[in-house]
Amino acid sequence: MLYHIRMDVNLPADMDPEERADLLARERAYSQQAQRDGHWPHLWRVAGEFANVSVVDVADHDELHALLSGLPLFPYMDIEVTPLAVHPNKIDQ
Ligand SMILES: O=C(O)C[C@H]1C=CC(=O)O1
Repeated sequence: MLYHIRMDVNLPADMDPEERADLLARERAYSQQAQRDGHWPHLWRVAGEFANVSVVDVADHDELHALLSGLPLFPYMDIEVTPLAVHPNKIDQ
């Protein structure tokens, strides 16, 4: 199943710089592994914002929740999920 996801990151301004760097490094490793595994086919930065729009490919809602809640930045993000269905007018399905 495909889901369109928007993630807005809200790190505290006063977060310890080492903690911030460690968090971002763990986030990078986690998301890159999910990309290698084929579960995160699109990851785009929203221009001018600490936010991304993504398409993830997982079996079901439970796997989606596991993927998202495992993100090291999960406690610091607002996440909006839109389930995607096939558009009937798309020519290359
Ligand atoms: O930087 C972000 O948008 C947050 C996060 C989501 C995936 C990733 O690698 O980082």
